[in-house]
Amino acid sequence: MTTGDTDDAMMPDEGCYVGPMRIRRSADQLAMTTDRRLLDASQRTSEARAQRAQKDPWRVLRIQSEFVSGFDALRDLGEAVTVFGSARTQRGTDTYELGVGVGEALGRAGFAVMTGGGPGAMEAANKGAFQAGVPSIGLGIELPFEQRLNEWVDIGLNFRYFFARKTMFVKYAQAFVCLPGGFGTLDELFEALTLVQTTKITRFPIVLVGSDFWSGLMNWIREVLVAEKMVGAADVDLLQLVDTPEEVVEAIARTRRELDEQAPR
Ligand SMILES: CC(C)=CCNc1ncnc2c1ncn2[C@@H]1O[C@H](COP(=O)(O)O)[C@@H](O)[C@H]1O
Repeated sequence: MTTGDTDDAMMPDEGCYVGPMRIRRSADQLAMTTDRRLLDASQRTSEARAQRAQKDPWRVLRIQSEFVSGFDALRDLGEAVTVFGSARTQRGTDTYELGVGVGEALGRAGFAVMTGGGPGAMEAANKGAFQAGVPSIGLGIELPFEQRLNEWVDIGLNFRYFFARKTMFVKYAQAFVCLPGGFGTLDELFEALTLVQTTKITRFPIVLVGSDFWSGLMNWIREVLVAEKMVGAADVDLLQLVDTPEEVVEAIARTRRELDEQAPR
């Protein structure tokens, strides 16, 4: 986005994606994402209600097309692991290097690596996958500020709708790994947990990396959620807490062995 003075106006600007389209130098476009148009429409005036009634049904076609292009792009992907984590993790930090190590270890174990395609921990995991020579996938999302797929993504898809993108993370992965992160990472983590808890997905290890970061949450789950009977004691075992890239791979292998043993013959 430009600041409007002459020099800046002459400079190329990264802009943002609106679905597959790249928009540069247009502040109005940047302020409104497609997701927001769908979810945040005002119902207050009759005019707004009429507009919504007219436009929402047609949005379905666009939503449908996102599923079609996602399924099409990822259909031949082999075994893959989705790695979530903060968009704000800085390069050169221990957490960033941990993310690179996780991507690389997963790659060496034969998994493609799928992330949100953004900066920070997502970039780190994509870099590790790239270094291991396995497919490094980034599923980007249209956001109201500058963003682009990180440079370590080999196969990139950009989504308008969060929910279509989330389906791809689950459908094409055999496990979830969470590096330290904020609301976005927690949302993705708890969505995966809910899907496993409700048996919408069955064979699915979920691994948290970094005990310093995650143990507070684990304690709260045990001391509050289990104690108050909001979740069962066994639900806590859906999560595995580890500290190193090697342990991530071991945790995934262990869960898969256990699930194989439990599977009906
Ligand atoms: C500089 C900046 C904030 C860029 C944001 N650019 C992003 N690009 C792609 N996915 C994202 C982005 N921000 C959040 N996410 C999604 O939310 C998670 C991270 O959110 P958070 O930083 O933990 O809460 C990621 O796993 C990703 O799937």
